[in-house]
Amino acid sequence: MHPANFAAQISGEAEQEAQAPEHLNSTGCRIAISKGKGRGVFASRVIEAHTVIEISPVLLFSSQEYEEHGRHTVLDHYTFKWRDGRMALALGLGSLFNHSQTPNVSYTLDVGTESIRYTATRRIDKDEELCIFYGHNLWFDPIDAAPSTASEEPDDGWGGLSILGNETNILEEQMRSFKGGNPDDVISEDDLPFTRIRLTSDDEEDEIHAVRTEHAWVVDIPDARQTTVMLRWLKQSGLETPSMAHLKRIRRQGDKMTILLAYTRDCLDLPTLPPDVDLPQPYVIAVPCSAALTLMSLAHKNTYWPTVYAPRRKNETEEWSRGKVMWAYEAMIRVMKAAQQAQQMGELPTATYVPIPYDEGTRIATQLTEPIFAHDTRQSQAHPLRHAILNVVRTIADLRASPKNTENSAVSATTSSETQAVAAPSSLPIPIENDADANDVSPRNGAHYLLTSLTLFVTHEPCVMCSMALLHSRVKEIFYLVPMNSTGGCGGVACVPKLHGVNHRFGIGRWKDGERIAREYGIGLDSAMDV
Ligand SMILES: C[S@@+](CC[C@H](N)C(=O)[O-])C[C@H]1O[C@@H](n2cnc3c(N)ncnc32)[C@H](O)[C@@H]1O
Repeated sequence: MHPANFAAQISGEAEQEAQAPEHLNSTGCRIAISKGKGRGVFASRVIEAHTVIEISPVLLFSSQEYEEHGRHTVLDHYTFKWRDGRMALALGLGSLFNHSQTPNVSYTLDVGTESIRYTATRRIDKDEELCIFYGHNLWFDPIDAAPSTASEEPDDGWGGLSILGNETNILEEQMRSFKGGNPDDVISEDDLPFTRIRLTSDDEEDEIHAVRTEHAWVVDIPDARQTTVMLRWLKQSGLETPSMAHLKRIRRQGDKMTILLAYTRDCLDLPTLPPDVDLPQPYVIAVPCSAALTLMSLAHKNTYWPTVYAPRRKNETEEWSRGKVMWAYEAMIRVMKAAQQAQQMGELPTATYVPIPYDEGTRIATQLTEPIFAHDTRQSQAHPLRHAILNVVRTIADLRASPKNTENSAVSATTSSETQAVAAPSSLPIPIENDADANDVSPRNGAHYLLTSLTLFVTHEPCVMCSMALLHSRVKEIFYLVPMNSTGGCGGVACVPKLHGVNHRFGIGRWKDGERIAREYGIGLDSAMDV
């Protein structure tokens, strides 16, 4: 039968009115006619993102059987290559999912149980059609086709539902479902691929003892006319960092004006002031670590230093755009591949990745122009502390504090072999340098050995030691795939950035369905010790 006639015939539009059969599905799927495509699978109620909606057993045919018989029958529209080269036919609903360029269902092959598992990649409304992505080389004209790019695409090398047996995996499929829309669309919290671990409650903000502070250099300004000069100087001094954005620059107490210069962690020694302004010596005070969320907390925080008031609705968190979600998926895919490479090199398959920041402001502020990888090197370096996280923190510190970068006060896209050796731009994960070389990075500048404002992706939940290291590194946030219930320090046995009294908190996102995704890459829980 000519493929073009196929969908029309089964939809009954051409000759007769076909009826879709009932289906006793408890996950919210029903079979119905999809205009121009024949039968299809539809949502009989709202289906939440990441719901497993169907597990279809498959029938397997040898390639010879298929060549001689199956291929000449209607089965040709339903079969696809299994991983071992045989041809597979999905039973249950599996064969009835139609194709879409923007699918809302992803799927994975389970070779062990000879089945395919279908998962909703986003929230699906009642009566919406559930579609998967078949691949690039379709044997029919999809009715929802975007302008064709088939000629530019490499041949998938598969017949039928080509992509099923190919190198696709859950992460890539999920990422595909986010493609195509406006990158600035805000993605709802439910549809984000990760769950955020809540570190503070807003009520905590209202208690004076809960105000977290850290030390900063300030200087009194005897003459108010010096303020403008000082503010201008401060802007080009390199002392200001994005992590100070919640603090006002000037404090007025009666006639006395004081200006905020820098955190002591960013500027270890007494700051050097402009020579032409006559000022007393700077001194150190405690300032709040974050903006005030409530008026009560604003009053408390202002007793330390004038603080920005940034009220938010309870439980409100930073919004993520579609573009940023894609950025996170890419990072997660890269970190998984890095872990696989580590495994091939005989290391534990745990890896971390710090991408170039998504938003321009942070890119400019951090000047991180190359992504940084690291993997676990406990085996090759015979060292118990060479965890992937410690390695990446060290790599970034070495890179940022190297003489070349301190000249520019930040990481720059230098191509010197010396820097490339530690930066490992976009390539294989590189273990950290040995101690002797790593020590040779003077002059160091405290402002730039940190991971302030950076986001880190990691295959496994960091252990307690690494979580503490992350806290010291001042990283902005981390995302991990595999929870480590018995060793993890970011929600497993403990949640280090949640502890009372710590002077920095970093965000934590636990990837949804992370364990299953990691298993697909062969780097699940069983394969890792602690990260
Ligand atoms: C695996 S079957 C899907 C179920 C099929 N609609 C049925 O009624 O049995 C694949 C066939 O569905 C039709 N089909 C799937 N997605 C389509 C799309 N986006 N546009 C047009 N036809 C489609 C094509 O005829 C294709 O050969």
